[in-house]
Amino acid sequence: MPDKSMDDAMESAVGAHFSGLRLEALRLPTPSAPSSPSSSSSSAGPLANGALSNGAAVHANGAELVPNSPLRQPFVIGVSGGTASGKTTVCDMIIQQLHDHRVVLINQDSFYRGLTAEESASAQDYNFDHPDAFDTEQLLECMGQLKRALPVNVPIYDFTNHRRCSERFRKVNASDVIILEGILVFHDQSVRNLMDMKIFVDTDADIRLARRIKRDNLERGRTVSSVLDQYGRFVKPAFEDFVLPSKKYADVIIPRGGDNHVAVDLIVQHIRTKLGMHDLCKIFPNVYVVQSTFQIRGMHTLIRDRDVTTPDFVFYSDRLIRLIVEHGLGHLPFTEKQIVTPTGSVYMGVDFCKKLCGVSIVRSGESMENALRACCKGIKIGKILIHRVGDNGQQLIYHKLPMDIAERHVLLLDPVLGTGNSASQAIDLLIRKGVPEERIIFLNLISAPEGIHCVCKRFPRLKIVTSEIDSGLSEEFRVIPGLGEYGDRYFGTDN
Ligand SMILES: Nc1ncnc2c1ncn2[C@@H]1O[C@H](COP(=O)(O)OP(=O)(O)O)[C@@H](O)[C@H]1O
Ligand SMILES: Nc1ccn([C@@H]2O[C@H](COP(=O)(O)O)[C@@H](O)[C@H]2O)c(=O)n1
Ligand SMILES: [Mg+2]
Repeated sequence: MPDKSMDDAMESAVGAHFSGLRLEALRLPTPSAPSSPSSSSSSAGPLANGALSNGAAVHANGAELVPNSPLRQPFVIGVSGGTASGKTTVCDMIIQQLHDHRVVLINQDSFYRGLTAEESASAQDYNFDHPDAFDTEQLLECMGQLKRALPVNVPIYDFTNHRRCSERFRKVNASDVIILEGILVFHDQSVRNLMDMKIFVDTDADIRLARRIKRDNLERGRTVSSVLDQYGRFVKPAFEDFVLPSKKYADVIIPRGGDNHVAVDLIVQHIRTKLGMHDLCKIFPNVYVVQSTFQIRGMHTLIRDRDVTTPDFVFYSDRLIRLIVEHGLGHLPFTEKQIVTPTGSVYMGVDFCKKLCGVSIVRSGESMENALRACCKGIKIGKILIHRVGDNGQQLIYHKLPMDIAERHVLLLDPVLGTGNSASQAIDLLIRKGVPEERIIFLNLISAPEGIHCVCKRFPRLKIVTSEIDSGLSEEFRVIPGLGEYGDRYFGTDN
């Protein structure tokens, strides 16, 4: 192909963002799958759909943890322990620390059966610590609804008169995390089976009794003698018969309840990891999904919205891409560096990796260059254009890469990983140019599971950093839910 037509091909592909490359053409073998004319979000080579379902990991209790897909299931935590052990306190601490996620607390107490007038007359003889005191069927129904992402009306229980409020309910909406708390939440197997994680709050019995006397006196309208009487007749025996035997089901036991900040921090960390971990990350350990926060979801909501304006699309894309670039840079090696601060103190720090470059897959990958330049001053950025010729599946690859690319770590840029075909061809080229596979970090905003399978199977040592993994590809190889033609939307050429 003469130079002129190559120039034309590049020119028309990159539009206003053409940056004057010296071109070299490579003729590749015809790919086995059909290809589409534009970016990697819709290019050739679908995987068999079975690949995803074969590989998908399922949680121990059957619940799939797929935080970024519409099939997402909430993470359910059970918190049990004796009365006044600090269950509610520990739950409040967890909720406070998980502020980036929607968390709801369901109290088993809400499902106490209200006493009849007759039972109320001799409430002091009623055993509130026996499993039959709860309407477990109703609790299961309510949890089932929440797990199916449906809102529920939770009863409101009044400890002062042992009744449910007949006309009021607490409306609870679907959430990322559901915490189910109560003295007997580990007693019933069907309730246990709902849980992804079980925590037992283990507090000394004397401390619990002291707290209970104080609390029931102040908050539940009880006299000290009635609390002591109830404790000896019902609370203590039921603790030994039902609560303590259920401790064996716990995954985590927290001594000292809410005083144990280390345990609460570790639990919160674990929940965060589980929430941020797509099943594909368990299968392919080199796939990293940036920790999801409401800010990140908010930015995705904006750029995925078909009605967003181009300036907003560009603004929020740039913000998201910077986060991905920063995350990607975190995977580079560093050297230790000691400096002296203006206070004359020594600071033990690290020095950035200098042998680095970016490579964008033209044209949509060019939209990531600004964010990369903003994070890495003066970084060299190469380009790869994969160009389809005619309808017979033949492709040409043009590239302009730094001369010493084989000695550099490469941040490969393409905002959407669709089928994985364009990405694979670009990675192939980099490897042929001498870049070791493990030195390539592929940065994208959205990945389709099919693309992850395709790239990770072929290049298991390469790293992928993305911000969301979508549901899959449509029959036309478009990422679903996706965000359409990224390059057109970013460069304002989508009319
Ligand atoms: N670490 C703690 N130190 C002092 N008081 C506590 C502590 N944890 C809980 N409490 C108090 O003890 C009482 C029972 O705690 P709570 O968290 O409601 O226990 P539970 O839900 O297990 O019955 C409450 O009045 C609470 O304020
Ligand atoms: N009407 C009621 C209902 C329950 N109790 C006691 O509450 C305890 C469970 O609540 P915690 O917050 O302490 O876990 C349980 O031990 C019941 O004895 C009650 O006194 N009156
Ligand atoms: Mg409580």
